[in-house]
Order: sequence, then structure tokens, then C-alpha cells
Amino acid sequence: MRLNFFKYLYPHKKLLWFGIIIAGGLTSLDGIVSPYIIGTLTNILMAKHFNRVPQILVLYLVLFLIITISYWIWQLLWAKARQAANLRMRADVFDHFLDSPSTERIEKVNNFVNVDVKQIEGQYVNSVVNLVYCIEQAVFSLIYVISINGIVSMAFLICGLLPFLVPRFTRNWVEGSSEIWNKSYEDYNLTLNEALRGFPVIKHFNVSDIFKKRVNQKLAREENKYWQMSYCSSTASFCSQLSYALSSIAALSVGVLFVVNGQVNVGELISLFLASDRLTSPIITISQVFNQLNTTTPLIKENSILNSKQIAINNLTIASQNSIINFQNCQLGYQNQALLKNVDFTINPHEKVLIVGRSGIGKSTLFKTLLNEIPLISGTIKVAPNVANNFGVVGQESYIFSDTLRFNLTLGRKIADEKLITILKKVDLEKFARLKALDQKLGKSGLSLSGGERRKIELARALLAKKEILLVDEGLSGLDKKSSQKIFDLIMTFPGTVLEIEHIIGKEQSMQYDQLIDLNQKQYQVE
Ligand SMILES: Nc1ncnc2c1ncn2[C@@H]1O[C@H](COP(=O)(O)OP(=O)(O)OP(=O)(O)O)[C@@H](O)[C@H]1O
Repeated sequence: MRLNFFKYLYPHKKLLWFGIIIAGGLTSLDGIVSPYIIGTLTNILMAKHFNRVPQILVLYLVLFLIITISYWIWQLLWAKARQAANLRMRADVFDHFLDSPSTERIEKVNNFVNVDVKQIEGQYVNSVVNLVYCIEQAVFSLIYVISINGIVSMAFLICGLLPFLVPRFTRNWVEGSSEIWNKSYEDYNLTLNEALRGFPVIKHFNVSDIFKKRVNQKLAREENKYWQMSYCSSTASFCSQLSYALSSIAALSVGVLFVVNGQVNVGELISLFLASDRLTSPIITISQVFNQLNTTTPLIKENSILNSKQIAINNLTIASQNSIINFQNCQLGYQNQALLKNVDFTINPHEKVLIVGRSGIGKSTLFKTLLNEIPLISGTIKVAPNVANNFGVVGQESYIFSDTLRFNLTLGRKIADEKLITILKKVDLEKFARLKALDQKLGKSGLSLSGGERRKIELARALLAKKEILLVDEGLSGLDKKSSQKIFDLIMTFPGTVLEIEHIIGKEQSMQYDQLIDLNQKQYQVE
């Protein structure tokens, strides 16, 4: 688990972590400076050597200043480490998502960025910095107490180790509770998000009460698991605290015995007592930090988005051939369950192909397979070398970003305004074909578009990107007659190849395609 942290954060910020160790080390000297000054002052005052008091106080001031400045620097570097961790985790998770995106992973990414990162920052990054500091303080204090009296310091050390053993017994328990909470949080978040997005359905069907109950049940479960996690963590800490109290008393008793026997003086006992607290309290903190690390570990360890790059799907075999796409005896479907079999067809360059079939037969599945979104179950799809990654897609649900019309058309690439305007006219979006309209905001807080307009923007995107092959999934549905005819004409004059899925299409229009693939045919059906 600790390896994960270093894998993600340490290699990129070596100097920063070096600074944290040095500044933390100087700050941790606080653990021996006060005990030393108080013990020495006690002995000076008891021996009535008052002339040495100013010298000790100046030394105290100098050391105090060094510690305070180190503490300030340490805090700044700590904040930098948090910043680095946040930046890296958030950037990584999005990069990994885009390397192999899927709808199922959206919720996970949202969860990670909004919740897990904060928890990792609070409990993991802070814990590791704290851990380093505590180790330094414990080591310095140990050296100091040994220099006063070896045997008494050994008593403090042995007693100090007792609390360190406790988390070993509580670790699995604490980790398990965190995993359970994490799962129930994801479950609640999914239910809530679905209810938020599905509000029109909830409203139209008048089922608000059912959904309130449904979401609140998940919330209650999630909060219950959160409480159980806090209970496990607090109880584990309580056990550590208890063992700490017992060990401190035992160690102090040994010290008192040594004073009674005259082997240690009063000033030394005070120094030993104060410094030993700085020895055992970092040790107890170390054990508490381990508990915190354990609760956060599942977030990092189990986060498939952060930890593993998913293997990219590649269904397409590149081959030099006359045809542009060649399906050979393919089986298509999900999780190795075929929906369509014996899929065998050839598409030649520039052909306009119409794919039909009843609802749910697997038309969109065929597109998803071509786009490498789902794996091909068996068979071969041979494509010409210029085809891979050269698909333009006009889908059933067009995606509009909350940005300008220009951004939605270009997706950030540089394309001349005149070209954008020409394309807008081409796709029958005359009312946006003006310079001013290009900078109009669309999407969430901007202009709302009709379903047909969204489709046209998506088609314009595909035309602008000059893709070799256009995949159109019900591009004409929901459009009025004029728009439908215009889009149909555009598709028919598209300079490359077109594969188009349509449900409802006039006989006259369907006759104009070069090829018709009817998935209703028996040869494709899986019994
Ligand atoms: N991710 C998935 N996992 C498992 N099954 C799925 C998944 N996506 C779709 N399916 C199922 O695959 C079948 C075919 O779906 P597909 O979307 O390809 O049909 P379609 O022919 O395009 O239908 P429509 O014309 O209604 O859009 C459906 O029964 C659907 O429930």
C-alpha cells in the first residue's frame, strides 16, 4: 500500500520530499529542546547558579526561532505536496479514463475526483507527512533520552513500543469497514445521480415519493456504513491510546525508582519525562497514522481507474484490399454472449450502406464493435489501412459541450470561420451561419438546442473532421421533412463511405443506397 503512494507521488517530487524531511526534522527538534532547557534550568536553579540563566534563555530563544522558521517552511512544503498529489491524481484519473473510456466508468471518475481525492489528500498525503515527522521526532528523542540514562530510556522505549503493536491487530477490521463504506457510497451516488438526471420521468409518472424513499434508503445505508467506519477507526485509536497510557505510567515508575536510588537527578528526571513523552507520543501517532492509512488504502489500491490502464480493444485487422470494410464470419455481442452471428459482408469505398433491423437486434452493437468500444466475439473485421481511427459518428444522442458553437464544431482544432459558416449552411443550420453566432454559448448554461439541431451540429463536426467513413445511427429520425431530406442529401453526397442505421425510411430514399444490410435475416440470428 505504501508503495502505491511513492509510485504516484514521490518520483515526481524528490526535492520537495527531501525538503519536507529536512524541515520536518528541524521542527521535530522541538521534542528535545524544551525538555533539555527545562531540565537544565531546574538543575541550575536548584544549585543556585543564577549567572547561567541568561545564557540558557538566549540558547532557548535561538533554538526556538530555528524551530519556528522550520515549522513555517515545513507547512509550506506540506501544502505543496498536497497540491502535487491532487494535481497528479486528478490528471491521472482523467487521462486513464480517456485512454479507455466507457459509460460505466463515468460515475467512478466523478466519485474519485470529488470524494476520494479529498479523502486521500486528508488521510493519505497528510498521514505520510505526519509519519515522517513522527519518526524523526521519535529518533531524536530516543538519542536524547539514551544520552541521559541508558536503562531508563530503554524502559521508555520498550513501553513506547506497546501501542505500536495495536494497529497490527485492528488493521484488517479498519480496512474492511472502509471498503464497505466506499461501496455503499458509490451505490448511493449512482442512485442519486440517476434520480437527478431522470427527474422528467419521475415527474411525468408522479413517482416522487417512491424515488425520495429509494434515495433516502441508500443514503441511510451509506451514512450507517460511514458511521461504522468511523466507529472502527475510533475504536482502533482508543485501543492505541489506552495502551499508550499504560505504557507511559509503567515507564515513569521506572524513572522514579532510579531517582530514589540516586542514579538520576531531578532535572534529568524532568527532562527524561518530558522527552519521553516526545518519544512515545510520536510512536502513538505513528500507530494512529497507520490506522488512517489503512482506511484510505482501498481507495488507492482498488481504484482500477487510477492503477491500471485497461487493455485497449482492437477489433480491426488492417489489410491491403479493394474493399474498405470486410466482415468475415463475425459474432457480435456483449460479455461473450452473441447477439448476431455469421455477419459477413463487404463494403467498398464510397458506398452508401443502409443497415436495418428490428429494435434491439444489434444495429448499434455493430457500430460499437467497429468503433472498438466492445470486443468482437469471433471472426475477423478487415479494414483498409486508411480506415482505422477514421470514423466520423453521428449518434442517437448528440453530445453538446457547454462552450461556444465554434468549440462544438471544431472541438478545439483550428478551423477558419468561413469554413465553419459554409458547413453550418450545408447542414441546414442557416440561423447559426453568422460570425456572431459562432461565439454563442451552447450547452448547460447557454443556448438550448432542439434534437434535430444537435444532430446537425454532430454531422457538421464529422464533415469538418474529414473522416473517411461516416457512421450514422438514426441520423434522420425526429427531423421534419425538409431537414430530413437535407440531411439525407448530405449523407448521400458525403465524399467518403457511409454506414447508416435507420428505422423509418421511405422506400424511395432506401432505394438510393448502394447496399442494404437487413439484420432481420435468419442467417444472423442466434437461437
Ligand atoms: N452494454 C451492454 N451490455 C449488455 N447488453 C447490451 C449492452 N448494450 C446493449 N445491450 C443489448 O444489446 C441488444 C442490442 O442493442 P442495440 O443497441 O445494438 O440494438 P439496436 O438494434 O441498435 O436497437 P434500436 O434500434 O432500438 O436502437 C439489446 O437487447 C440491448 O439490451
